[in-house]
Amino acid sequence: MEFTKGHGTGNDFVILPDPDGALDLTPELVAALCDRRRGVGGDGVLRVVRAAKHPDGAVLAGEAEWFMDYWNADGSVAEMCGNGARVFVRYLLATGLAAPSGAALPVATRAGVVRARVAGEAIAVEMRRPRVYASATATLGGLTLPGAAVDVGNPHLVCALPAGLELTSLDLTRAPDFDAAAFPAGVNVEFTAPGEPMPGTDGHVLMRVYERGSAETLSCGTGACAVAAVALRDAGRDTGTVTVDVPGGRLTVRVTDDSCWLSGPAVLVATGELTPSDLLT
Ligand SMILES: N[C@@H](CCC[C@H](N)C(=O)O)C(=O)O
Repeated sequence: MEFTKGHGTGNDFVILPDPDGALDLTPELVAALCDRRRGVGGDGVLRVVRAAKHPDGAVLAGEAEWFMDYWNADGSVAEMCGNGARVFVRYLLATGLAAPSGAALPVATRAGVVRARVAGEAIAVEMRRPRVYASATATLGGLTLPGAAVDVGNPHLVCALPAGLELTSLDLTRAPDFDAAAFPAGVNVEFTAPGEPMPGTDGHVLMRVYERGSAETLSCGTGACAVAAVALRDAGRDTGTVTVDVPGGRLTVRVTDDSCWLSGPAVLVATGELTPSDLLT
């Protein structure tokens, strides 16, 4: 099995080329691949498969040639991964599976088709506009925080820390608790604090995240979009640009009337071969 390792602001992925959908990818194999001691290591797996060759992508095959089959590190599948989509596009371009062009490159996902553009060193992906739709709480240790539920194609809960509490003081080695009735399929939880005002943007937010299916990660693209949407709402705005600093770097989110652009670095770091049975023994 060939693989490539890549990341976007430290949110890292094992990329598996499987154009014809021939791989027998199981939750066990995904978890073994993502194991940081016994496997390649990653927050998730991106299978690169022709949309027409994947049951979840076939309906979108008329709009996009490639389907991002995204799996979390624990072997669960998710609807969408913003950093994953940016790294996926970097891989398509680097391997010649897609040609660079002035036009946006469509990629099919379980949350619909997203469109990507190369922007200098960065890759920007256009996703659906985040929908801030309810209030909810998360509890971490003895701390219960009010937050906002946000749909970015996948579920998010954005909680601002009270003044005086540092993001670095949070213990994210354990999963936050949340109301399972509000999030029956689980939720990605973002914790935020205000950043220094930045000229040229409409907001600057610091964020840490505990991802559904992957524990704490250094970055979450859809999480950054959720955080940006809440920051804009709190500033009384519908649209705007927000800088989101995560432990792994910096993401820029531009929320428009009908979509959301996520931009930041997307890097491929290694390519290799492995034998799945070696990982599963
Ligand atoms: N890190 C991703 C989100 C990956 C999926 C998430 N863990 C979920 O289960 O919804 C991103 O960059 O958006």
